[in-house]
Amino acid sequence: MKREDLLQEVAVEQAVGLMLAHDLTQILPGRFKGRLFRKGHVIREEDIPALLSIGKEHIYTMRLVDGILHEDEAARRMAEAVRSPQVELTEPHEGKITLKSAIHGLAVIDKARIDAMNALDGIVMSTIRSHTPVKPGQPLIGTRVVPLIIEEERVAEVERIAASSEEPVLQVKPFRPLRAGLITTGSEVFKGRIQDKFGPVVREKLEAFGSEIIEQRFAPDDSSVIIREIQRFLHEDKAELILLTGGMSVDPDDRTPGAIKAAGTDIVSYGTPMLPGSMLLMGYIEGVPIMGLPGCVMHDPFTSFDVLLPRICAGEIIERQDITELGYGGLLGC
Ligand SMILES: Nc1nc2c(c(=O)[nH]1)N[C@H]1C(S)=C(S)[C@@H](COP(=O)(O)OP(=O)(O)OC[C@H]3O[C@@H](n4cnc5c(N)ncnc54)[C@H](O)[C@@H]3O)O[C@H]1N2
Ligand code: MOO
Repeated sequence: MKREDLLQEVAVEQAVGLMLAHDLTQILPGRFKGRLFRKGHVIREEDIPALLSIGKEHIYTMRLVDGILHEDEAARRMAEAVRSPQVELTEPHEGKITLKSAIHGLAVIDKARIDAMNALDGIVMSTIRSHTPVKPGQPLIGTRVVPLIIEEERVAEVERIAASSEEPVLQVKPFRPLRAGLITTGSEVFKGRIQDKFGPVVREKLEAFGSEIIEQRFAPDDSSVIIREIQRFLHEDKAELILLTGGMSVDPDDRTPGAIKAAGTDIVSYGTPMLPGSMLLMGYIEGVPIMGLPGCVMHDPFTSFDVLLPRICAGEIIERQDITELGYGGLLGC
């Protein structure tokens, strides 16, 4: 069935009493961009000047047949195909449906399946980046088809791609409240030569995801003290996340990475290919995530810590591959 058979072009002056086949958009630069007429609107005599003013001398009326979908229906099926329970759908608007988060959490989107969908002609599946922290109401995906009507088979292919794995294409993982122990190393802080500036920054970053610092303890640049404090947080306080600050680079007094390793940590990576945040250490000790935070976390607003922390709070296990992938696009400053 050809497009011309399904869509009938009618001059607006002859269209009174006929139904619009799609939303009609008006753009007044700097003032308005939006829907002037809704799909399904029955044209009235008084609409004709408005239609002409947005450049519409003809409109489409439509006859739908089996095997062909209107853009609104196509968008609805595509949105349903990728959604999960933590996601809300808007109504179609100019043929587009937006999927929004229903919760505060981490948006996780399967790039491989999104790429496969967008490789199909006429399919638009536009997403935010995976592993972004999101708030309720925040848009995650906008979807539509490019033509006004489309073969149902194309949309069915999107549905098949979505169903090719059990994991949803789009999910929002809620943040779990973690009880974190913070060990601030550095003899200059321990001995009171300077005031600690790390604690408040780390505390604020954790609280943004609903977690808390149960206690901040101070240690000099002495491995045995640092190891002892790690063990105390692990076994006495049952901390669910252990963070260490300072002493992460190359000076002889930088004892933190060695102490984290000697405490029995399985190191995922010492170093991340991201700037700032290149000297960060990620590991697990008896299954508890443990991180060494370099000095830049104290003063740079966005480092590798800000990428990894929300993932940990959302319950993800960080693997070597996750660290490797931080390099491409990871030069943010420094
Ligand atoms: N030759 C190299 N130099 C540096 C490298 C490197 O690879 N080779 N890496 C750089 C990067 S990246 C970072 S980040 C920094 C800092 O690393 P550290 O984690 O070892 O930081 P520190 O040496 O312990 O301290 C740096 C600076 O910050 C002050 N500080 C530390 N903790 C606190 C605190 N709790 N409150 C206030 N101020 C604090 C400390 O006194 C120092 O002045 O290394 C680069 N250099
Ligand atoms: O670790 Mo530094 O942490 O890249 O500025």
